[in-house]
Amino acid sequence: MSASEGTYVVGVDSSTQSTKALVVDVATGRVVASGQAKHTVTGGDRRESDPRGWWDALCSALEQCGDVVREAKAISVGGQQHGLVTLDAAGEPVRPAMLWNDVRSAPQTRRLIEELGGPEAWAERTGSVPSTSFTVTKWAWLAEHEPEAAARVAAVRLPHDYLTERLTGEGTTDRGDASGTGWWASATEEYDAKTLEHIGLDAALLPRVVRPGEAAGTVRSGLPLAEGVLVAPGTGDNAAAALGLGVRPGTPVMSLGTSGVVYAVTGRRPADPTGTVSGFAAANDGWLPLACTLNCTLAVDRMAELLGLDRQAVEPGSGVTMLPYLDGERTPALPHASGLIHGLRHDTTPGQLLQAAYDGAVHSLLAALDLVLDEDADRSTPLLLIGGGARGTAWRDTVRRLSGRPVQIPQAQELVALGAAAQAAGLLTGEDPAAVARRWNTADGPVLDAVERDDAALERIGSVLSAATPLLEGA
Ligand SMILES: Nc1ncnc2c1ncn2[C@@H]1O[C@H](COP(=O)(O)OP(=O)(O)O)[C@@H](O)[C@H]1O
Ligand SMILES: O=C(CO)[C@@H](O)[C@H](O)COP(=O)(O)O
Repeated sequence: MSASEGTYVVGVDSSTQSTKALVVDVATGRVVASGQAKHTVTGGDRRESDPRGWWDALCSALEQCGDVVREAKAISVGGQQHGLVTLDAAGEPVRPAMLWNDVRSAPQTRRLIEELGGPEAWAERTGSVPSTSFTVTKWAWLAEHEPEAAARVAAVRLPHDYLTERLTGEGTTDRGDASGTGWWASATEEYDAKTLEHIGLDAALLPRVVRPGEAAGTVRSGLPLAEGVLVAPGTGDNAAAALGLGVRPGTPVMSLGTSGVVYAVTGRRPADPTGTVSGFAAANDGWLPLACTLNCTLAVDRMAELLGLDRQAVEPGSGVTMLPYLDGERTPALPHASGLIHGLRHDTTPGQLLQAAYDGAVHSLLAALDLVLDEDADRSTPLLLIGGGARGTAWRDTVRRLSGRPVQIPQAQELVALGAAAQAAGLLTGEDPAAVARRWNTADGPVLDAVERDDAALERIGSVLSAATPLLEGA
């Protein structure tokens, strides 16, 4: 069923730092209105946000879109993955949500991997070996450290689930985001009863998993959208971006945001026992093998601030190495790590130090790039570079120099929100959302030619990481 121009949908990206909302024309993919509102994330030894702040940011972003938002016929929400949202019987948050980049559950992570069969069993059951990002480890932390709060929990949601439920009044999720919990078995596509029993979480507290192509519900009255508007299942932000790019198997994607991410889509269910690649489900069908780092744009921006430099003021050509693990690190799995500099000399310049921060952040991602691609993937296919960092020349040049691959920069921005919009459009037209995105030509953009890969820098960074790992494990 096609849609005439002037039929609109809303796509939302509720990510770590902010909410972005787009009003998109179903027929053409043209963004006719947009809005953005920042989130508050706690600092120090924790990374938490109040889910009600996400809702307020969503309402603000929708209001910024103007009256056209009330003409929308469907909406979908993409959200930061993994966050533990705990609601009481009245639907109010019991406590702030523990986010994907909160590493306090490191002890629970190690314990759960050991107690439930080891890395191989976890990878075969869920597609992933859990890291501190996974919701299952956060629930275990809550049960151990805040049992009174855990006892008050009447519903457990992911960030995108919480916002979708505020729209519809129903507790739903999707396979894509569910696959990042650690209690959804990708082998059976069901919640895993043994895991839930082991962590003391009643399956009744979990949302219904809505199948791709189905509606999660309709918009309730009294909201910034018209009552009765269709609400799509939504999904995690990376699965939404994959929809937004209409990416096909064999095309690697690197996202440079609060998290650094590399992924591809495949028809083969991933199960990496090393834990480097998380075997997530795609939001339509198939799978989304993905590697994620905790230290990406925020870490590099912090180094630029410390050095008193603009984020683009890099100078190449030095032997200094930086592992910018300011938040601990997930890939490689060093949750207690901190930042490390090696090879600093009198003649090292601030610009060279800043370039070293970019190199260290990109090195972690490129180490996983080949692992997320099928073995028969064409290694000359341009790497799609997205996220806020993709707007920066220093990021673009660093990715080209350390990957040795051509890099394509989609002109479309906010691909998570575009992917959510494509999912909403698919509810109206019956199309696969990835096909909608391809019809919108969302991946179109300039291709930056490959340059000779800087193998010397890659080897230097790898050597420093190997030598420093014992130090970083206990840092
Ligand atoms: N022009 C730019 N050059 C380099 N980095 C940028 C630019 N614009 C935004 N960024 C980076 O993008 C980040 C936000 O990216 P985004 O993908 O929106 O984050 P998230 O989705 O994780 O909230 C900021 O932390 C900032 O460092
Ligand atoms: O944890 C992951 C993926 O496993 C992160 O990608 C989060 O989903 C946060 O995303 P951004 O806020 O960086 O977009």
